[in-house]
Amino acid sequence: MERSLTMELVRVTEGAAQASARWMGRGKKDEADDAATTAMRDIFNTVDMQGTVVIGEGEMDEAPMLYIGEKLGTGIGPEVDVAVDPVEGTSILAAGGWNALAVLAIADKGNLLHAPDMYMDKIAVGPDCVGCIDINASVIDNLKAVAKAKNKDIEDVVATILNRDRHAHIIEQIREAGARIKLIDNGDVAGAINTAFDSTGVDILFGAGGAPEGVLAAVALKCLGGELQGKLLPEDDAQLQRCLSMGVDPSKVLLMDDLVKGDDAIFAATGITDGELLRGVQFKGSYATTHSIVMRAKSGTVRFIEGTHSLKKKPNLVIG
Ligand SMILES: O=P(O)(O)OC[C@H]1O[C@](O)(COP(=O)(O)O)[C@@H](O)[C@@H]1O
Repeated sequence: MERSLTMELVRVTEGAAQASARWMGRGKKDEADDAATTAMRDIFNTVDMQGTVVIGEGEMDEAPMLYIGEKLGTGIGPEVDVAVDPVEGTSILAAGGWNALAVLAIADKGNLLHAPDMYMDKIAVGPDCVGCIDINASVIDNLKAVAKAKNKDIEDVVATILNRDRHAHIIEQIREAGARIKLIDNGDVAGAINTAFDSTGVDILFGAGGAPEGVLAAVALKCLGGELQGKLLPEDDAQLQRCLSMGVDPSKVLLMDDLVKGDDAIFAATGITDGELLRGVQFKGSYATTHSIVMRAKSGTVRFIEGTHSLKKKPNLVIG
């Protein structure tokens, strides 16, 4: 893939973020998601690539746009798998909370896991702790390993986890180990990415969230040199059959190369609402500001991009 694609892809997440940020705190998840999805798709279709959505808004009969299998791009350029989450954290955005993101990832065709819409158990860390975590090990052993890798006491380690009843036992074990916790209401893509940045104060992510979000986070961590391990968690026979038809044994630990093969992958995200890493969209009357991250696994380049967008010249914020 051409490196110039990275900048093109930031336009896509910037547009989705600006469109959906208008709905911040207005209690309307669907409207916010529609706005982001429409903008994302419109801008994607100006990018020179031959993309196929492998992680999107749903199957073709469930989603009018960005459905799995939809072709994206101008039809000229590299053949790529596309994973999108136009609003990662729809409830966050509807409530004006912390860490709603417009997110996408692309990789060479065939290289992204076509993760089914079910839960995935996850454990994620940044570059300092690569090779020391094990999703099959106990919570305390993983915390100890992170403490050792980061040369600090277990009491200094901060774990982040979605605040869900299904995680009560993990939360209990983290507390028993003496580590600190940052409970998040939603948004485990941001939670996973945050483990790779010291400034966020987060060392490790535990717990089950969406499998598609797991693949997006894995691409981000691949670019950042971090690690995510996942295990699909089918909840019924239909979901189990889905895993098997994809050739994934749910007891298998999905490692980085299972989630995203190779290193020709790009990840981009723009803050919709404020978060530890990215500021949200601000509207200033005649212009809007955006804050994005874009990274390329092949080169390991990580860019933070601040955008100022004229709302006079581009009132519909789409192309340009
Ligand atoms: O809310 P659940 O069912 O626990 O699912 C967790 C998943 O939902 C999210 O918190 C937000 O997802 P949405 O954007 O679909 O609302 C994800 O970050 C996470 O992976």
